[in-house]
Order: sequence, then structure tokens, then C-alpha cells
Amino acid sequence: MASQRQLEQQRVDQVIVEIKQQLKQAKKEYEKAHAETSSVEKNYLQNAKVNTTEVDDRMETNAEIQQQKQLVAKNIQTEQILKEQLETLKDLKKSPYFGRIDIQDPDETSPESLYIGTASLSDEHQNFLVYDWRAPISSVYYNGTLGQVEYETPAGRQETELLKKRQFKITDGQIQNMFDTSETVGDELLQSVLDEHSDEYMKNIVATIQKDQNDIIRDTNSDLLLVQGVAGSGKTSAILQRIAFLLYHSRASLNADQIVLFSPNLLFSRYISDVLPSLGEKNMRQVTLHEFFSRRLQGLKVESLFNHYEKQWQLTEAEKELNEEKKTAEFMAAIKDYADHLTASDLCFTDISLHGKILFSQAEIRQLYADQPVQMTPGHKFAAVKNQLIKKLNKLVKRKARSTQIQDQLEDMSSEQYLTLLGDKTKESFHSYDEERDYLGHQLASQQYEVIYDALYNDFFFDSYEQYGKFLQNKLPESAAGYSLALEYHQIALADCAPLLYLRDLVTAGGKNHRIAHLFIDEMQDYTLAQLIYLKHVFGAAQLTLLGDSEQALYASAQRPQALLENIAQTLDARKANLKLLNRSYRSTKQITDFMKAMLPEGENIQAFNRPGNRPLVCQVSTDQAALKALTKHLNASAAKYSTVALITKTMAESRQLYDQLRRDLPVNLLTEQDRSLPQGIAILPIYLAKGLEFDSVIVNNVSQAEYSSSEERGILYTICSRAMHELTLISQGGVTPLIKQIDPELYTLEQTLPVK
Ligand SMILES: Nc1ncnc2c1ncn2[C@@H]1O[C@H](COP(=O)(O)OP(=O)(O)OP(=O)(O)O)[C@@H](O)[C@H]1O
Repeated sequence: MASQRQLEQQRVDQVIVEIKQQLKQAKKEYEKAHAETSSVEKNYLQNAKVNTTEVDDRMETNAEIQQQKQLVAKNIQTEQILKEQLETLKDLKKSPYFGRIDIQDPDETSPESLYIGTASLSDEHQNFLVYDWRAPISSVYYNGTLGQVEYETPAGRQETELLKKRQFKITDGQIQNMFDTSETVGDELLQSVLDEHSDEYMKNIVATIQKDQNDIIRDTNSDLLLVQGVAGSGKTSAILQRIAFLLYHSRASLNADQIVLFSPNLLFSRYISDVLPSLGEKNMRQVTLHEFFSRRLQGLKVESLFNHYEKQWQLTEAEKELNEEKKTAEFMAAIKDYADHLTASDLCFTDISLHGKILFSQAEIRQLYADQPVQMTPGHKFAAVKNQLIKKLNKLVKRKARSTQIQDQLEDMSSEQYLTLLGDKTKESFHSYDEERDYLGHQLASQQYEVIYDALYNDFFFDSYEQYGKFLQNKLPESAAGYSLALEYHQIALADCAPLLYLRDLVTAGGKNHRIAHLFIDEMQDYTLAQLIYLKHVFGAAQLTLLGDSEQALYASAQRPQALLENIAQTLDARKANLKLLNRSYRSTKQITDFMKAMLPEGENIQAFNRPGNRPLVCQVSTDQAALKALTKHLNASAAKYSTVALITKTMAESRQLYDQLRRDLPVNLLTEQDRSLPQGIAILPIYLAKGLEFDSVIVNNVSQAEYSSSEERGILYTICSRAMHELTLISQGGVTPLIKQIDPELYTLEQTLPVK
């Protein structure tokens, strides 16, 4: 292998020489483009400064400015492309590729060696020196074992013989490691990647994608792809590489703006923000469910998932049941049925007034609705009413424009106001003084009625909040009072958001976003069916990828994947639904994974990746003081060893309390819902904020019987433990929870401190 390694290093060196040449050329082109942009920009600014108050100059200047503006935009775009090329080449220079496959095509006489990297590179004769990891042939690297293999291409399925597969770890142009493997992607490289410590940002995994992950990444057929994967199995990683793959696969028709990812919290959004740029792609849009609902329910304080969790502890059984009902598909079906059968007299219309004077009364709006043909759908009727109202408003504005009041205002106008009213027009745009006068009068009247136009466009003549309240009174009367009370305080419970918005959209035929081609939902076990139905309704044209782990549901029982798929596919009306399971966990050491899996009734499905470490430590103490002492000791020790250490609690209140107790002695940081980045030092946070994240060392505060008494809390403890990569410490004040007691004592180390007499 030594001489093989020399040969491979020689090839790396040659490729780097080529990259350097291309870099030089690209730099030149970039600098040229940059100089051009600057000069056009300067020109544009100078032109824009021309005295535009001289009406004669205006038209000409306008046209010229428009032209310049377009030129600037085009140059900026070219400059941006060249900049991206430069970045790609710079990355390739450090590590041009990570894999090699030797293949024998049936119609070729000799085998061919192909090298695979994060981006493609060809020489001046168009020979591929490096293949992009997303190219059709690269799938062979991830998918096949040696021998006869198949791969998909735009022209159909192809066959080839895979003779050799080699993995490289190249840093700064030097091969650090290389392995030949017959495995899909062998364990050695993966082992060395997983041994690394975590940092603020997630990394791309393209060099070590596993076969089952590759199937998820390259699935282009399903309209609903459901991924159920155990904690740390690479679901989030798979989503991000899948997005990079889809962007490559459909380069001509898809851009990053057409992809939306629903992420669990703001910390997570930042944590994953580097992966796509590291693959030369733009980030997709990211939103949390809370942000999404808040934007659609402006003026209301939407309950967050976190508040929802925290409140669970205080709810009565009856209240919990009401909430549960609102989460179901049946509840959404009831909303649909209700919306379909609403008559004009049932609808909650409101008056539209200006300065206290009613312009359109609810009675008038109701009559307009009642006058629509019966066979029309509610949405069409609503749209027709809206159009008629806008027409009526146009007439009103026309009348107003000719009123003496407006004419008087025109007389008294300053020349500045006059120019603003003219807008894009010039004096010469009009044939007569009267025409100009009419135009200006119309402009002025329109301005005065702008709020009414806004109100009509935004459907403010319909009160969706009241309508939903009426629906509740009918369907779930016990919850109507609570809903109305919250509304009085401008608040809305999470469970009410999806049904209310669904009702609003159905009545008003609004709220849809057809532009989005792919919708990704991470941590889907935290979404109710009602929410999924609403998201599917909004993003009707999107292909769905849902990823989750029902064992990590914080307050719900786990559901079997196949049943979940059938349920969701049927509810969302999916035609090509596909279920993928990921059972191997990569995040944690074998010892931590074995401990976690023993917590679950069906944990035997989880396969640990064979990365060794210490067994989790359960530290049992008997007093408050001793607990705090143990906590301080272990936090200190972890912080000295690792870069990311987290103390994860069940609730925010517990996090706050610990923060107050520890902050004098330790560099601790309390994280809240608003935090977008992980600060240096030890993080203290409740589990719902740690969703999707990982830390070198995790400490759990109190795993006593009193704190984790029921199996309902299994999901919480499991999720907390599964955030640990290298070290897990659990402190228990008093007897440990039965969730741990039932675990084979061989799987952890028990440290007991005796009470001080
Ligand atoms: N093929 C792989 N190669 C290298 N690292 C991997 C691979 N798959 C997963 N990992 C690593 O394992 C860790 C867990 O991955 P990820 O966060 O994507 O899992 P997850 O299933 O979304 O986890 P969870 O549901 O517990 O939040 C990450 O550090 C990720 O980089």
C-alpha cells in the first residue's frame, strides 16, 4: 500500500497543480468582473444624482437609470458566480476528493478510475479529474459492494462492475489516511470522523454517507418520504445532503428558495447553517412552527411548543383530552365540513369603516355573499365578494376624486407633494390639463382610501377568530371559553392555530403557497396530525420529507413506523409514500447508545456504532447539597476535557434554578427560546431547546424516581441522554428512576455517596 499511497499522493499533487492554475484564472476573471461592476455602479450613481426635478430630464434619465440598474444587477450576478467558483476551487485545493472507484463498463476494454469529491473538476480537455458526489456514477461509491452494480442516470438504469473502492482523508493537500474497502463506505474513515469533538456547527457527511442514508438522499420519486430513525442516526444530516442533492439534480428548475425546512428551534437553525454552504449550495428557507404561525396570526401571541410543553405539567386530564382532540385528523375534517356548509348568515363578517364611518356594513357584505350562485364553493364566493367590494371601493374613489374637497386639496398642494403624486408620470404624459387634474385627483383619493384597500385585500371584512370560536362552541363547547379568554389577552394556544388557520384559508380561499417544491419537517414527532394537514394544505405543490423518531416524542407515546406511514399517507393523500428506517446510531459512543437503548422497550432495534468510550455514570446522592457538589465536580471535569458541555433539564424553571446556583462558581450560560447561538462554556438548557443538537458531554441533573416517575417521561430522558457524543453523567438525588433501575447494571457505572452523618 505504501507505493500505492505514493502514487495516490502524486495524483493529488497533479490535481492540485491544475486547481491552482484554474484558481489563478478564476481570480483574474473575478477581479475583472468586480472592476466592471464597480465602474457601472459608479456610473449608475452619478446618473441617479442628476437633477430629476426638471421634468424634461426626468423621462430620459429614468430610462437610462433603468438600463444601468439592469447592467449592475447582471454584473453582480456574474461576479457572484465567479466568487462561488473561487470558493469551490479553494476548498478543492485543500481536499480535492475523498473517494475513488474503479469500474469496468461492459462496453469498455479497460477499467477506469474515478475520483469523487464535494464538487466536480475537469481539465481543459474536459476530462473529469473529480466527480461531484451527486453525479449519477457517484452513487456506486455509496451504494454498492464490489462486483456487478447498477446506478440511475437521466438516461435510465446503467450497469457496471465495481472493481475497487478506496477512501481518502486529505487535508491541506496531503493524504492523511487511505483505505481500500469492500463495504459501502468502510468503518475506518467513519470512525475517525466520529471521534472528533463537536463544535458550534454541524458538518457535512458526504465523505462517509452510509447506504441507507444514501437511499434517502437520492430519492426523487416519492411525494411523501417518511424517515424514522433512532436518535443520532443521521436524519438531519440526510435532510441537508438531500437538499444539496435535489438542488444538483434539478439545477434548472429548482432553487434554494423553493425549499422550506421546518426546524425545531432557533439554536438548531444556526447549528445546521453551515452544511449547505460547505457543499457550495445556498441555504434553504428555515422556519420554526412558532415563527410560521406567528406570521400568519399577526397581532396574537402564539403559544410556542416550549410553553406548550411546560404547561403540560399543570393541565388537568380533561384539559389534556380537549387538546388531544384538536390535534387529530378528525378535528380538521370537522373544520372542512363546517367551512363547506357555512351559509351567508353563519359567516362572521365585520363592518369596514374609515374614520368611524361605515363604508361597507356587515349586512351589505352578507347580502353580497348570499347573492352568489349556490353552486359556487365557499372560497369562490368569498373571492367574488372581495372583488365586488374592491369594485365598489374603486367607484367610491372615483366619485371622491371629483369632489370639491379633493379639488381644493389639489389647489393647496406644494410642488413636492405634486411630484410625489405624479409618481412615474410626467407632465407630458397627459393630453390636457383636465386629464392631469383627473389623474392627480384620483391618486389623492386613492391614497386616502389606501387603508380600506389593504383591509379588503387582507380579508379584514371576515372575522376568522370569531368564526373559529363559533365552531368550537358547536364542536367542543368545553374549550370555547378558554379560547375566547386567551383571545381577549391577544393570545392563542398552539392547539388552536392549525384548525383556525385552516378554517380561515378554506373560507377565504387564501393562505396557499404554490411556489414551494419541497417541504422538509425535522423532528416530525413533535407535530400533530392537524398541523401536518395544515402544512400540506398550505404547501400543496410540495413534495414532503418528514423525519423523526417517535421515541423522542416528549409527551406522546411512540408509534410504530409502518402504522405511522399508513396513517400519514392516508391523511395527507400521498400517492407515492415511502418509508425509510435508520437504525444505526452514529452520534454517541457504543456505551452511551447501549445504555440509551436499554431504556426503551423495543430498543434492541438500535444498532450502536462501535466507537468506544466510558460507560455512562449514574451518581446517586442523598441531599441537595451533595447533588450540587456532584454537579459542580462533573461539570468542571467535563469542561476541562471537552469543547461543548451541556446540563440538560426537563423544564426551563429547573434550568433557571440551576443557573442561579451554579453561576458564581462555573462559566455557565442559561439558554432561552430566543437564543440563536451556543455561547462558549457550559450550556444549561431544557431538553426542548436541545432538540436536534449534540454535545461532547451531557449532564442530566436529577434522574430520581421523583422526577422521572412515569413511562410518559421515558421520551424526555431518552432524548436528553441521546444528545451526548462522548460522555454522559446522570445525577440522582435519592433513588434512581425505574427507567434506569430496570437497565442491566453492567451498562453503567454507579457512584453512590453516603449521607454525611
Ligand atoms: N454517515 C455519517 N458520517 C459521518 N457522521 C455521521 C453520519 N451520519 C450521522 N453522522 C453524525 O452523527 C451525528 C448525528 O447526526 P444527526 O444529527 O443528523 O442525527 P439525527 O438522526 O438527526 O439525530 P436526532 O434525531 O437524535 O437529533 C452528527 O454528528 C452527524 O454528523
